[in-house]
Amino acid sequence: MAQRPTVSDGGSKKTSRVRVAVRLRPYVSRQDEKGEGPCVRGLDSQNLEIINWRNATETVKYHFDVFHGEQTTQQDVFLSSVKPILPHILNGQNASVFAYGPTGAGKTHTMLGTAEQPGVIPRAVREVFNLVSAKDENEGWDYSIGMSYLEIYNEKVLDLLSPSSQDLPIREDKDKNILIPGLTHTTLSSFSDFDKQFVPATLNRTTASTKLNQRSSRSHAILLIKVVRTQRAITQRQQTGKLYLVDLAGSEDNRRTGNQGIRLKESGAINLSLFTLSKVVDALNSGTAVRVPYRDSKLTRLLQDSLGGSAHSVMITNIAPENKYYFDTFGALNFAAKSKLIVNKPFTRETVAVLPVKRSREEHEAGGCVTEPHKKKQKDEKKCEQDASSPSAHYHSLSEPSVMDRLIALEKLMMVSQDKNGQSVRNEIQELKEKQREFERNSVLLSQLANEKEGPVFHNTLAPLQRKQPNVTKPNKQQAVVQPLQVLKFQPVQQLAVVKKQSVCVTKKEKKLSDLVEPPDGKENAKETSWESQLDTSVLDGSKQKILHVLNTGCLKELKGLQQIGDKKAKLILGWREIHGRFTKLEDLINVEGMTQKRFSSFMKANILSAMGK
Ligand SMILES: Nc1ncnc2c1ncn2[C@@H]1O[C@H](COP(=O)(O)OP(=O)(O)OP(=O)(O)O)[C@@H](O)[C@H]1O
Repeated sequence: MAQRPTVSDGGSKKTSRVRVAVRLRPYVSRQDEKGEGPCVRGLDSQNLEIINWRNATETVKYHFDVFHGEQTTQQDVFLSSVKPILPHILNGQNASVFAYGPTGAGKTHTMLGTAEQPGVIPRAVREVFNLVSAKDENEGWDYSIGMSYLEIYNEKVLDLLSPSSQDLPIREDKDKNILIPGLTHTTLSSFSDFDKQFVPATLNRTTASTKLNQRSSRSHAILLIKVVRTQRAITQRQQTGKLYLVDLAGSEDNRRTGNQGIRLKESGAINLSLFTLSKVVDALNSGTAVRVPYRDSKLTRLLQDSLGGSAHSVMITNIAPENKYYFDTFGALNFAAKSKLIVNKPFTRETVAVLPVKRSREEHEAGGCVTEPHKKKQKDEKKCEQDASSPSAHYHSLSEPSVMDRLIALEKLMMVSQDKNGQSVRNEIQELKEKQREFERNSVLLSQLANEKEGPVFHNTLAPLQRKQPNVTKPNKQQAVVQPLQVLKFQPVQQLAVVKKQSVCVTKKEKKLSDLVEPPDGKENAKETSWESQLDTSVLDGSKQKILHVLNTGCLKELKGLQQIGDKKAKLILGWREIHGRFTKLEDLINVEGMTQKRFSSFMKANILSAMGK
């Protein structure tokens, strides 16, 4: 992708301490049987005290950024603890709000609330839409809002917007961004659009009844709201701000929850991830820890950015007044007290688009053809389909003279900057220019080949990858979107370079081309070069270019359209791309997890022959 990541205030030393609020819920069960009253009480808007278990005549006092007493409304919590951090995400910075505390203490009530008393999540999303609407058009930015929603259940990352999906991988790119390849990312047009998607997805969350809570969350739920703003200018600056809204599962004491069997297993996973969270906080506070154990649980890996990272973070610690919660409350308050010492370093995440990019990194992360900004959604979605079916169109756009102009403009812009990153920026631009020239050379070659009207050798094989013909077998829905390299009727290898197309689509159930051309004795390597040598070199090169193009720009669906690339492999390719950038050559594919030399050869053969079959 021809984008140059920049950090606009990368040199800034600005820090932001994790803000900690404590919310005490009212009694929901009968007052303690022994009439003991609450074990904890507020002193003022920042201070509270809890009975000292070592000496019941004493109390232990705590000071926090905010204390919300039993009478606090949902609106109060939102206004004082959450609303102030939201404007940051419109400026390309990250923010996170997470609810922590014992089971039954009110985390879900705080984050989700009810229809009558909506919690932080609906209020925050509505506010994000309000902030975007309030932006002045003349500032020259287009805004796009999108969402992803997942839960971590028994150490598995599950997509709540696509409940049938399996455990998703967590990756980190070279800029330390945490990514989840394959996670659904949906563009939102309004708050009611959000509501329509969020409410049913929330019902997918794993909950169950325990002795302490009728409807206890058995997973950590993480809602991600992403705001992308793109400048309407020749060098399009793009800033991406992410808001994480997290409802953690409650810490549990299984002697009191009465958990057994599956509940006990869930509880083990919940407590383990919360224990790791506590270790992370300890390591951050110690200042001397060699390693912060983010990787020890999926939860901490995902929250890495919010604790000791680059987000503006707010932790709402929920506690309960009942005596039976005493030790849970005590533990939660100690955790909250140490969390408030954590310091983050928020910065703006910005990229400068120097080419007419069709799909951003975020869309790849989402694994779909999501487009931004949302105002252009439909148009761009169509474009996404066209891209897949028409690689030559892609090359054409890359070879527009304006692309080089943009590069030069960007270069000039950067030359002005005298910061210490100046040299690396210039190097990067140089690299982009070289890539651009390479694309242009390919473009010329491809358009020459495509224009060869009389050339029986090239005419059919280099036609843009197309949708099915009206008279062929109807492919399933997914095939209709996935254009590249679907198997067509097998042509004998020796004829491929000289025979005019007589393609007929086959369904996925039919044998793949690779199966048909596999040598029966299995000695693939021996025959490897022989099939290639029977093809015209230019045709072969053209096909390889197409495959490389799909590998570098294809979204999840498009990658799965390649021969021998299933869901898992496609995600691994997306993950690899997020971390390493482009595949400079096809052989780089061997570096993707699970891809051996043999598999690579077989992949190449299947895809080249398949493309030619078209
Ligand atoms: N501030 C509040 N005002 C009124 N009711 C509340 C409040 N906080 C929590 N509750 C009620 O207390 C009960 C438990 O709350 P909730 O389910 O939010 O706890 P939780 O911390 O999310 O628990 P778990 O970790 O088990 O999911 C619910 O019936 C909820 O409606």
